[in-house]
Amino acid sequence: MVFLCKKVAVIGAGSWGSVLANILVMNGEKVKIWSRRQEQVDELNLEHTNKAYLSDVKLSEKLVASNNLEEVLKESELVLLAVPTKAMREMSHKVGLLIEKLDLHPVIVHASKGLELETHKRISEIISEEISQEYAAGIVALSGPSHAEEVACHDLTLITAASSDLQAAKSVQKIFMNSYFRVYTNSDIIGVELGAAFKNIIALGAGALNGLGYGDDAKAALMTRGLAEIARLGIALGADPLTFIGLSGVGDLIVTCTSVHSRNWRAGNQLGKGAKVEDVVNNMGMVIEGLTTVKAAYELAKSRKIEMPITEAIYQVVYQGEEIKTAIEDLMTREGKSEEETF
Ligand SMILES: NC(=O)C1=CN([C@@H]2O[C@H](COP(=O)(O)OP(=O)(O)OC[C@H]3O[C@@H](n4cnc5c(N)ncnc54)[C@H](OP(=O)(O)O)[C@@H]3O)[C@@H](O)[C@H]2O)C=CC1
Ligand SMILES: O=C(CO)COP(=O)(O)O
Repeated sequence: MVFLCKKVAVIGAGSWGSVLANILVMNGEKVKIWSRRQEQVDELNLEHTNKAYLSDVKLSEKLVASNNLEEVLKESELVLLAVPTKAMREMSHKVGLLIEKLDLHPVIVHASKGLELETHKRISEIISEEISQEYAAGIVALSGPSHAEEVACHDLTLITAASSDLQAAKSVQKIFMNSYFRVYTNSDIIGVELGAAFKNIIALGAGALNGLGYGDDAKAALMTRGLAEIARLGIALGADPLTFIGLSGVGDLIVTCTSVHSRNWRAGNQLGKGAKVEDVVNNMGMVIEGLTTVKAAYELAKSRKIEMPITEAIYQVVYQGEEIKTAIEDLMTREGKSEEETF
């Protein structure tokens, strides 16, 4: 089946939602984007900018914004949810009611990276609970090493469209692909979503090491051992081990642990320099997913009896007020281990 999507609804006009919407407009689709703030809707429609999130970016004049969710969803054949994880359940619920009311049958895609704090659920699980079980198998997660700031400048980006429904994944691949944005498909949505969520935790640690003045050896060690524990928990939760050496595994881990665009890395960097968690959150003005996902991952690891020393250390710093230097010392002086036995 050839999927020709014409009308797309993008829910969430933060940095990622607006850049993904812009790609689709540039690829020739009709795209409406929902924002909850009228002043942002006016800015998007009249000035074609989104300065709060993307300071120097000019978006397409063909991108239409509205804060009327029904208006945005009307006749949509593809719905892309790009709100922070904490808003995903509420927005999915609203979208689900309107999909039913408008008798729509869109492909549902999300581009968010986290675990729900209270339930520890993945994004596609939240969406299928709130929209309809009918969609459970067909939800697509769009994920991989990609910063809105670079994609907006048409820097080269490779990403994954993951779904247990290969046709749905292929339709998303087709609609997003262009000369600077290359999309692979992947059937392991569990691994893709977990890799995306957990790398944010390790990026907090990478930023903190930088803030404290540590060098490249420390960064490489953190990323390598971080990947080992991400994979350990991910495999226990049903992921394919190979997914963690793919774009949404090691790929996203590399970019988030090394890029100054990463909000998680920048948050960690400020913590490493001595800032308080509340101040970092208040000053960022954008979502720092790792700060909540670290609690969900810590609790999941405890309940599954999976060893995740780095996640545990970052949890202690963020939620128990532990000094970062103490957390590092504890990690470094743990009992010696075999590398083969702890992959
Ligand atoms: N930025 C990036 O480069 C990438 C981001 N992602 C993921 O995409 C997701 C969205 O991130 P991103 O766009 O960067 O986030 P931003 O912080 O840039 O923007 C968040 C957006 O969500 C809206 N929002 C926040 N809370 C709510 C709520 N309760 N209800 C409805 N809308 C809400 C904000 O609206 P308002 O302005 O009114 O507060 C804003 O439009 C995250 O999970 C992130 O990890 C994935 C890949 C790349
Ligand atoms: O997921 C991302 C890059 O792939 C964005 O990371 P940050 O949320 O840390 O900016």
